[in-house]
Amino acid sequence: MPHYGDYQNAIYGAGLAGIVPKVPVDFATLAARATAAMPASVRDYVQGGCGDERTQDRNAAAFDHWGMTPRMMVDCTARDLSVELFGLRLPSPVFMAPIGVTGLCTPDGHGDLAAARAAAGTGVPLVASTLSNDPLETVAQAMGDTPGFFQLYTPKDRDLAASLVARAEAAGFKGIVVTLDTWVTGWRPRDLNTGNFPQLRGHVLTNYFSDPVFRAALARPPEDDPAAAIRQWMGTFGKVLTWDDMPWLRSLTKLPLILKGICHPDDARRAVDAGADAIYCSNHGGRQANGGIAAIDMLPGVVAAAGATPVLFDSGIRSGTDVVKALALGATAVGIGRPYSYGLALDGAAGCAHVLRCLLAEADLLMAVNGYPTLAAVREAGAVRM
Ligand SMILES: Cc1cc2nc3c(=O)[nH]c(=O)nc-3n(C[C@H](O)[C@H](O)[C@H](O)COP(=O)(O)O)c2cc1C
Ligand SMILES: O=C(O)C(=O)c1ccccc1
Repeated sequence: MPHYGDYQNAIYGAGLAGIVPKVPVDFATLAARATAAMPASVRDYVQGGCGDERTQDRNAAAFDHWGMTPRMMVDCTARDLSVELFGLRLPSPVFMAPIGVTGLCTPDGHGDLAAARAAAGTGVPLVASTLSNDPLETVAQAMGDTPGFFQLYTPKDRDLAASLVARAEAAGFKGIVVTLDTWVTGWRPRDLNTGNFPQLRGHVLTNYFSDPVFRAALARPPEDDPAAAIRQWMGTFGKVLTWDDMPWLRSLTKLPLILKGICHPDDARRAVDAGADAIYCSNHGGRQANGGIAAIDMLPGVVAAAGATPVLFDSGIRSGTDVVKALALGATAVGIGRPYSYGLALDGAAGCAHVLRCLLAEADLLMAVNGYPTLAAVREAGAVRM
């Protein structure tokens, strides 16, 4: 059985022929190279976060105070990183978190399709954002046999919400991720200092502009009057959701419903009681609220409260080691955010796939060295706060 760790051998093998990776294998070098290559407006939007970005920085730094203990004399020659989620057998516990400006991360403006192709090539699911440069139907198609999930920014117009979810279902997405933490945009100094908000310039609104319900409410089609279409988007983006909306959200789809942005154990319990199929513990990478606890430090409480309900996690994952730590702390699956957008920026679908393969290789080799042959063993071993 091939292992994700074999990617390391492939890199060393290529090195014998004088070929080195086009995209760096570590986050620090990757981020430096990618942010230098991106247009300033995209770089600031992707790299930036809320306020002075201390929560964002803490998300990544907090992994340092969680440590794992190796176990010896365990046969780890075969490792199994596969995981079952909603009846799907995924080859690894890693997925791509929704990133609304993925489209802009490649110079051709089709970064969403590039990410979808990376999903197809690696088997790593993509959670496709509502904010996309290509319609969700095309993105779904580009994912091939790899399952995808659709992230919903719930519009104020309930018919539009229903239409987006119905389209996602028809396109073959395997679950709906409802993001709870972004009905309004957090305070983002990098973008404010340059007066730049990509959506207001008409970027990544294709899922709205292509939607029959959205179009029916316009006097003229978006192609003829983009300014009016953008105004309509501003008007409908960001419904304030409360627990009272759960029956309505549930009624929109038979697909698994995943609530993204849950950090408090009481909210996790409430979500389970209200019929959520999974909890998605995340603080949006520190982009929405500053002054918060690092997301990884909130994960154990959420996992305990969720009981048997799966918990997805993102915010601050920068390496395969971080992936294993999140799994050790109880995550069922782990979302990669900014790192894959940097891979896209440097080498499109290939760069994105490379970033994912590096994360998986590092995770797999860590499991091999630490004596954890399965994800169950990882979870059993746990991680301690240092
Ligand atoms: C540029 C950018 C755009 C994002 N857009 C969305 C989005 O459209 N929907 C969503 O639910 N989360 C969005 N997120 C949040 C990510 O899904 C994820 O929670 C976050 O990136 C995790 O933090 P990390 O990238 O620092 O690991 C976005 C994040 C970034 C960096
Ligand atoms: O940039 C983001 O993180 C994001 O998800 C978003 C999307 C729309 C409006 C504001 C923020």
